[in-house]
Amino acid sequence: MDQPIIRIQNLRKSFGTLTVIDGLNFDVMKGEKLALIGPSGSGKTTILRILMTLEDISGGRIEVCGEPLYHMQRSGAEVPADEAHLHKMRRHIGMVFQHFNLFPHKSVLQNITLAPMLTKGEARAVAEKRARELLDMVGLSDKADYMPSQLSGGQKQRVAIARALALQPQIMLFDEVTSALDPELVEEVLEVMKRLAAETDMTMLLVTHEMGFAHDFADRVLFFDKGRIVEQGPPAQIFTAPQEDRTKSFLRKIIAAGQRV
Ligand SMILES: Nc1ncnc2c1ncn2[C@@H]1O[C@H](COP(=O)(O)OP(=O)(O)OP(=O)(O)O)[C@@H](O)[C@H]1O
Repeated sequence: MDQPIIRIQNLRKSFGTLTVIDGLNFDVMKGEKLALIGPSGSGKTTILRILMTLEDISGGRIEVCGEPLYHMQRSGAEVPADEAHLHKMRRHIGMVFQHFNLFPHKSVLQNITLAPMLTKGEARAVAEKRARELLDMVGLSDKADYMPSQLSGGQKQRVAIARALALQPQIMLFDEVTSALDPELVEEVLEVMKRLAAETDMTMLLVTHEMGFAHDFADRVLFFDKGRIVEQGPPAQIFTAPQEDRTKSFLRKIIAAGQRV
């Protein structure tokens, strides 16, 4: 039987006295496309940041590709593993952020080749060949020599996607990748992601406030509230026949605000 590529068991995360994730359990299977939805502050971004090892955890266990992300201390507390282990584990995962975080003084091509050359010691010719293929995939093959400041927000975000893919991760995390974009630029980014979802067997986790996109993109939707999963299932079930009152009222508000679900 297939093993989960991500396994989250009894995960807890607090910031000081604020508990943000409270005993969370879920598995993600290889190739699965998962959408994490829920009210603001429910802990969705924190989960992605923990998987990316940008946040430590307060308790529980996470496995990525069959290995623990964190090592257990003798005291029983989970702590970040040593840098070498983290470095290895980070290679499994790529992340695209709300604010593109491109290097402003590097060209589009350099933005994409930098990490493979520096962290994997890839030869420039190899890194550039793949970067050009990825630019082609995101529809920006004519922008390789542009600087980020010469691009629109949608183009910047497509470069950010290409950059994350350049390290050939098994898992991609997308954190509200369209919420900083002008509305007319949203669609071009969503199109790239839909294509990626349809054409690759990469495992993808998406945090989004765009319910229509979550509907079209995901195999499974997790609805979060207060750091816990309230309800989960295929999009058709969550969006058209939710079972839990909290899911129903969340979706009612979204629809009242004029969104497609
Ligand atoms: N570094 C931090 N220090 C203190 N509190 C934090 C920190 N990061 C997140 N939080 C708090 O944790 C809670 C969950 O935040 P998170 O960003 O994960 O929620 P979210 O569901 O992604 O929300 P949104 O949909 O608005 O992005 C919020 O109350 C937030 O203020």
